[in-house]
Amino acid sequence: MNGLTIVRHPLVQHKLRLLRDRASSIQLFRTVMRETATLLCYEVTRDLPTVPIRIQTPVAETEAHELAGKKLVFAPILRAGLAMAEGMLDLVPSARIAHVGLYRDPVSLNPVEYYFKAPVDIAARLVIVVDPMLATGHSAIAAIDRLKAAGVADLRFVCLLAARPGAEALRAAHPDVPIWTAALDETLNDHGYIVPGLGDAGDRTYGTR
Ligand SMILES: O=P(O)(O)OC[C@H]1O[C@H](OP(=O)(O)OP(=O)(O)O)[C@H](O)[C@@H]1O
Ligand SMILES: O=c1cc[nH]c(=O)[nH]1
Ligand SMILES: [Mg+2]
Repeated sequence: MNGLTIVRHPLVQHKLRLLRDRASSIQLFRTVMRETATLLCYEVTRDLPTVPIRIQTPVAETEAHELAGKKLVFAPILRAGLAMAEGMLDLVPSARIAHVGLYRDPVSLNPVEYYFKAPVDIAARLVIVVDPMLATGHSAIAAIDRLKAAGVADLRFVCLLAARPGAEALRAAHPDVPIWTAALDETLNDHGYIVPGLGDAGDRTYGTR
């Protein structure tokens, strides 16, 4: 799919196998979710611009490279996106965080916003929206609508698992926002869950069901 990158790295696929497995404990699920997010962060930041800088090593002066521009923003969609954001912060500890509080109404499958808090200068930054699950795509579309309304123009979306209908909906609604995922599953069930999926990511992370 145009604008969608599937991260096929063997470590990512091995960790996704653990996340999909219903036998994995909450503790394992949480740990592996975080680790997988770190690996996905590596991929989603692969083409960030750098600038040359002269530095002094203990031995000689040399040219090195550092990230250009303002610090990144990670925008986790609550709740399940939080565990992923922690894993991404392991790799980019100076990133800013925009919390996007949304839950999906279980009957209508429409997103309901309950919280939004972002850096004041977010409009000038690259924002990477983070949520493990892209199912119908409604939550991701609403989160990105909200961030664009706050002035953000440079956005990426990263998830663990995307369903084809949700990925297509997100690409149609926001064609300027590229997607990174560890896998693309074909379908959703009657309750809007990804099949085969991994179940409810928030409940499996926080032990709420
Ligand atoms: O693509 P969609 O059909 O909108 O579904 C995906 C959304 O559903 C889940 O969140 P949920 O509403 O379960 O909230 P939670 O993270 O608090 O459990 C998931 O983390 C996404 O945000
Ligand atoms: O399969 C799904 C769909 C939405 N939210 C989840 O946590 N899992
Ligand atoms: Mg949930």
